[in-house]
Amino acid sequence: MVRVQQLTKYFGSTCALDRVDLAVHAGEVLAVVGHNGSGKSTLVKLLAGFHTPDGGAIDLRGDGTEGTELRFIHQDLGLVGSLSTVENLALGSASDGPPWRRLRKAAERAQAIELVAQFGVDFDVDALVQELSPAEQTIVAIARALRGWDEERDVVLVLDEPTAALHGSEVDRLMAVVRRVAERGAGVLFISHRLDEVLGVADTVLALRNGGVVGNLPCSETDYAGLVELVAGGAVEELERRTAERGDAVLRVKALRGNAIRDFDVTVHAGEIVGVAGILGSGRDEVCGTIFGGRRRTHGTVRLRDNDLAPGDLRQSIRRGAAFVPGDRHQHGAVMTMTAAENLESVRVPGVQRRWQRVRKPEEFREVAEWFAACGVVPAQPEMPLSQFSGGNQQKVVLAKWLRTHPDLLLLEEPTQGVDVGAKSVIHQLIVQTANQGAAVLVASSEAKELAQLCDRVLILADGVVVDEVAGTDVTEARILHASVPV
Ligand SMILES: Nc1ncnc2c1ncn2[C@@H]1O[C@H](COP(=O)(O)OP(=O)(O)OP(=O)(O)O)[C@@H](O)[C@H]1O
Repeated sequence: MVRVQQLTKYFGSTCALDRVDLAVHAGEVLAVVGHNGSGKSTLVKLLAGFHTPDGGAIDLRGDGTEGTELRFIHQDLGLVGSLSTVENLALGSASDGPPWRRLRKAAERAQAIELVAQFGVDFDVDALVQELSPAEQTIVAIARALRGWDEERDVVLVLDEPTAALHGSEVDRLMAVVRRVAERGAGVLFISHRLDEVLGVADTVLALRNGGVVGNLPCSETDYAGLVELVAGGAVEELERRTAERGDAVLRVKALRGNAIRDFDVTVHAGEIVGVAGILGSGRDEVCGTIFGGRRRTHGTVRLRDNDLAPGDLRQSIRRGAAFVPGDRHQHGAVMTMTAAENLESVRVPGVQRRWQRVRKPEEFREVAEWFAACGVVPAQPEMPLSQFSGGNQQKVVLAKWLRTHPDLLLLEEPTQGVDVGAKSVIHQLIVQTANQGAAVLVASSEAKELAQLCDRVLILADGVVVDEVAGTDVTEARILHASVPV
């Protein structure tokens, strides 16, 4: 359906895509994997026509008479949260329906139910999209992308990391939808860093490294270790289970209440890493921001060592030794139009940065370069705008910004989102190192595997309260997943 030949793209002197060949066939799910900055998003943007290639060709003739249509689901799904599924699906096609408003509305509703039902899922099509789970939102986006598609037409669905923030059970649900789309005869090109999910859903895997193809093979001919090797260029070090001594209590949270949090208590000690798990809407994504002060706190106390943190006072939280990596780097984690170095230095580190500095001193350049190296940010160009880094590398800059403050309290939300398997292990090491140096770490993640690797104990949230806690040898992926999913 799609044949890409010798596709090449340069940004200045950076070769983002280097003579890439690939083909997507009807009924096939092709997964594209690769390290951060390997060229995956550039490939998608070339297919979408957002960038023009510097070489090579994209052939969309397919087998049909009209050629292949490409339909895209980007990471930002592009849905209107304040409208319902019916309204989102009807956007842009209003003129197709009957002329009378009421009849048209009924037709649109019936069409939405049919569109969603064909994916074997069932949810309220009248609910506002912002109230749906992320998996359901992604399904709405897929339904919209495939609107008007019949099996006569050649269609390839392109998904750029659709599962980045999904919990285990939601990933399974979405993967079933992706398979169903392929079974109905569409081609699917699917980008993901979650290698186990790639093996579960894809027929073929294409691996990129530094813009070039380093592997193109059926999934049946590889396994998890093989994919890690292709992405990271070697085996990835297992994180050693920590045996750090637990120190004094650093963070004491009592009766915390916020938007989705109804009642949350936690004490985190120096050297301890505590996880927060739960499905979406459980309050998992709000705990860290509410403690830090970036989210509304309506009740409760937060004490960091001997000081209270006032609600909403971010400067005070930072001054008293708290650091917060938010889940949404575009909105809250970074300023994309600033350079990577400016982002890194946007939280002042006493003794390293002067308050009103304009020109960096040589030692300050060195310090920035050291953090780039420690977190594996590529390209090593601190003066490049952050928007020009790949997603995973942007995430590393946001983490580095906070790690360099040597915080007493490190609050992390989805710390390794969009980060490749090799870099993830480096970041996990850095988090453990920060705890070993005496910080208290609270980490909220949708990935049970990540929590199992990092945490000494994990709190399970449901409906804004802690409903379970796993500790010691019980901190395993299976146990966390089991405890998180409501029965
Ligand atoms: N607009 C741009 N200007 C300059 N360089 C860019 C631009 N967009 C991408 N690049 C560079 O192209 C290379 C490939 O980036 P791309 O976003 O395609 O990587 P990726 O494989 O999608 O990475 P990730 O897994 O982190 O999302 C990177 O070195 C990146 O910095």
